[in-house]
Amino acid sequence: MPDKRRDVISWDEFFMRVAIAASLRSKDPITQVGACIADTNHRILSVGYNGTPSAINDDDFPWGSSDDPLRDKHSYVVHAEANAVLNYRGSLKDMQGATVYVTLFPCHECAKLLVQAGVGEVVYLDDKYEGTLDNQISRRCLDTCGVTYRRVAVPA
Ligand SMILES: Nc1ccn([C@H]2C[C@H](O)[C@@H](COP(=O)(O)O)O2)c(=O)n1
Ligand SMILES: [Zn+2]
Repeated sequence: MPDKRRDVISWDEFFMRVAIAASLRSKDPITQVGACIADTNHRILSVGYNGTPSAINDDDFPWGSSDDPLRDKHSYVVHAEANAVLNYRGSLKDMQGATVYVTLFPCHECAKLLVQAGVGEVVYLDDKYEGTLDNQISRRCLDTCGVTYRRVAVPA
C-alpha cells in the first residue's frame, strides 16, 4: 500500500493561489488584485477581484489614471476585497474571525470594510503602497481593531 502524500501545499499557499487565480479575471491593465476569504474551518466563503460594478459595461469606462476623476479608473473600480465581501451569499456571521487572502495589502477603505465584516486576519502577497498615507491609515485601522496581518510568499 502506498503511503499518503505528505508534501501537499499549505492552506496559506492554497488560499493565496485562489486569490491569485481570481486576480487573473481583472481587466485593470496595471494592477490586478484578487482576494479569497476563508473561514476558521478552512472553507472558502468567497472570492473577488478588482473591477467595475457588474452592471457597468467596462468597455465604456476608463482603465487609466487621470487628474480628472471622471476619466480615472479609481473612481469606478470596486476593490477585490470589497467584491469578495459583497459576493458572499451567506450570513455575515460566518465571516467572524475569517482570514482574507489578498494579493495586495488592503487600502484604508477596504480595511474599514473588512473590520466591519468581522474579518480577523489579513494575509497578503504584495505591499506596493507601503509607507503611503493610505497604507498607514489602513494599518492603524487594522491594528486598532485587532485584525492581524502577515505577508506570505508563494513559490513561482
Ligand atoms: N488592496 C487593493 C488595492 C487596489 N485595488 C485595485 C484598485 C485599482 O484597480 C488598482 C490600483 O490602482 P493602481 O495601483 O494601478 O493605480 O487595484 C484593489 O482591488 N485592492
Ligand atoms: Zn481597497
